[in-house]
Formats: sequence, structure tokens, C-alpha cells
Amino acid sequence: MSSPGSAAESSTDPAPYDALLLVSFGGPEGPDDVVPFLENVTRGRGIPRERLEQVGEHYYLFGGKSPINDQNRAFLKDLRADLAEAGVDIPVYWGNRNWDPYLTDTLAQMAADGVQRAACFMTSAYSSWSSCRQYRENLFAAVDALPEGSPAAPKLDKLRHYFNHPGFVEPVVDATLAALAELPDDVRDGAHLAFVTHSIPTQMNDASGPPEQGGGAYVRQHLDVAAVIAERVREETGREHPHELVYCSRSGAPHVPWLEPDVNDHLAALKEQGVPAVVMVPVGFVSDHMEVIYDLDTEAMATAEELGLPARRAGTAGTDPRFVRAVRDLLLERAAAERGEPVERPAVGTTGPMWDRCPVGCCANPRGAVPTLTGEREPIDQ
Ligand SMILES: CC1=C(CCC(=O)O)c2cc3nc(cc4[nH]c(cc5[nH]c(cc1n2)c(C)c5CCC(=O)O)c(CCC(=O)O)c4C)C(CCC(=O)O)=C3C
Ligand SMILES: [Fe+2]
Repeated sequence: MSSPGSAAESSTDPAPYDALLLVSFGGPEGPDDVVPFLENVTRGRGIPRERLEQVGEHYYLFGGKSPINDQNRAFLKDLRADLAEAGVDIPVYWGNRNWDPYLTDTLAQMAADGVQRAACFMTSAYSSWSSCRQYRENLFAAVDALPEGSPAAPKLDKLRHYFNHPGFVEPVVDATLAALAELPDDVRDGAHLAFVTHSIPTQMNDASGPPEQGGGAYVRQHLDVAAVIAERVREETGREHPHELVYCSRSGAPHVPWLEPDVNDHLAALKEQGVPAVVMVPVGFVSDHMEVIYDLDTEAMATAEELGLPARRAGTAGTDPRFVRAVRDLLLERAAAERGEPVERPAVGTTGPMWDRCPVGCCANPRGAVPTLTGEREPIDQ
């Protein structure tokens, strides 16, 4: 952790950055948006039609509206307030991969506003093609889509991965403690912690992280942070709750291997083993978007109920002030680093602070090379 008076905390200077860009996934805002949104997400992906119809139903169950855009609006509001209060003078923009405001429109606006160099914060904390590199491809495509003769696009940098930043982890520790506290007294002590993240194809996990580290970064990063949270929970409760990493939201064709076990199968296995209760900790997600409110709160909770397994779901980092502040800290840390000043890089667990620029070939696209921005060499193919 940085101490008072450290370079990272005393400076409020965002230079060389003159803008911050929140990069997210996007989601439908009403029933008419659901099909076009799903088409945007799955273009060229070979996801079975039945799966798409099912996922459409998840959205219709919530009025055709994903919570993710409102969550990003709330985050932006708090982030702008945090920056203003700390005296960090910088505009904050927002662009999505799959829905309005689209990154292409946001980049055009930033160019028109004369932004020279922007730091990008992604609402996705871990390494993998889906959770990191694909956003970097989206940034390239957004810049590439600027019409001929329009003002030059800003230079873009991605703020480092924050899955192991204390500002992301500590809110999840507290949320886990709160969920444990909600369990009935007679089952709490024996409860397991089921850390949940988005399943991805095993091949995508194998290709995650820098090639010279042998891949598997997606799972490794989750295991690292899960161990940290479980240990922090042990410190706070004086009791060790066994923990596992499990997965939700598998899509893709059945013959393609994805990361397992699925959270629902895991709940059944826990019941079978005589485990008295479980807390699901959606450590792979930064806010309570559709994967959380459908796949966990609706589906997995129904599974737990059927099994007669007492279960609670821990909250996500969301708009916790510590998480909002982490964005400010990451911005100022990177700004100082870019100015050549010494910086402290807070990180928990065993992985250590992540790089500022993704190495060449990091998180390879399973479908072949696509140019990206914000890496060590850009724009690059793999
Ligand atoms: C790792 C990961 C994250 C976490 C990191 C991050 O946050 O980025 C994430 C987030 C999200 N995924 C989301 C929605 C969807 N993801 C899909 C499909 C897929 N996700 C994948 C991976 C991930 N996804 C993969 C490998 C696919 C298969 C197709 C492909 O290779 O791309 C599909 C298609 C239907 C289906 O098959 O489920 C939908 C609708 C939403 C919005 C939720 C809302 O609306 O509230 C969010 C935040
Ligand atoms: Fe997804």
C-alpha cells in the first residue's frame, strides 16, 4: 500500500493525460435493444442459436434492460466527484464495445474535443482475450473508424490490470464478510466460499497472459486473488472457510471445452459432500450486471434452493468508494510513471503489480491476429 506523502498520493497531476476513458461492455436498455445487442456481441462467434434465445430470455426477464449501463453511469458520477474532490482536473469519457455509447462515437468525440492522450480504464480486471485483448482490439477499431480528415485520435494507454489492487479486493473482502454474516447462525461456520467468474474456452485460458509465461494467466490471477480474499476473511472471522474457483455463463458449442466446474454443478457437489452452506463471491465481475443477477442470483440461487443448500451471494466492487478511488490512484500512478517519476504500485497476493503495457502476443485472439492499441508494440498483430 502506498503511504501518505508517497509520489502516487501527493501528486494530483494527470499529465501527460488530458482525458480518462471508461471502457466497458455495454448492454441493452429495453426490449427492442436485446436482439441487436446480442447480434453485436456474437457477430462471427458461432454461438448456437438456442443459447442466444436463452440469453435473450434472461434479459427479457428483467424488462429487456441490462443493469450494466446504469452501473457505469453511477460509477462515472462517483469517479468524476472523486477526481474533482481530490483536485485532479481531467474530463472522463465513456465508450462501450457492444452498445451506445459506442467506443467509435466516443473516440470521435474525444478527437473533436482535441484530446491528445487518454488513459483507459476497463471494467474488466483480468487477462484473457475476452477480458483484455478484445477491448484493445476495440480501441484500435474505434480509432481506425475515424473518418478521413477528422481531427487526430488521442494516443491511448490502458491502466494496468487491477484484480490484485487493494481498492478492488478490499470491497470484495467486506462483501464476503457481509454475506457470511447473513447466513443462518447454525450453518455459517462450515460455509464454503465459491469464487465465481465468467467461464471462457479452455483454449482462451491457455492463451491468456504473455506467451513466455506459458499461458493460463486468467485462471492463475483468479486463484491468486481468491486466496487473498479467503485469507483476509480468515483474519477477520478467525475461521477458515474452504474456497474453490468455479465458473458461470458458459456459452459456445457443447463440444468445445470451457472452464469448469459450473457453479450449479459445484453447488450440487458441495451438498453431496455435506457442506452446510455456501457464499458465492463473483470475484470475476466488477458490478452486478446480467451475469450476476441472472446466472447467480436467479439460476444458481434456484439451484441452491432446490438442493436445500443455504446460500448467499456477496456483492461486487461496484461503486465502493475504495474502488472508485483505485481508478484515480491508477491514473496518477501511470501519469507519474509516464513522466519518469518513481511510483509505488500497490498489489496484494503473489502475482505482483501488473505491467503498464501488455507484452506482444499477450492473450492471443483465438481466431487469429487483429491489430490492437495500448500494448508494448502497437498497432500489432500477434
Ligand atoms: C471473460 C468475460 C467477461 C468478464 C470480463 C468483462 O466484463 O469483459 C464477460 C463479461 C460480460 N459478458 C456480457 C454479455 C455476454 N457475453 C457473451 C458471450 C461471451 N462472454 C465471454 C467472456 C466474458 N464475458 C465469452 C468467451 C463469450 C462467448 C462469445 C465470445 O467469444 O465473445 C454473450 C453472448 C451470449 C452468451 O453466450 O452468453 C453476452 C450477452 C456482459 C454484459 C452483461 C450485461 O448485459 O449486464 C458482460 C459484462
Ligand atoms: Fe460475456
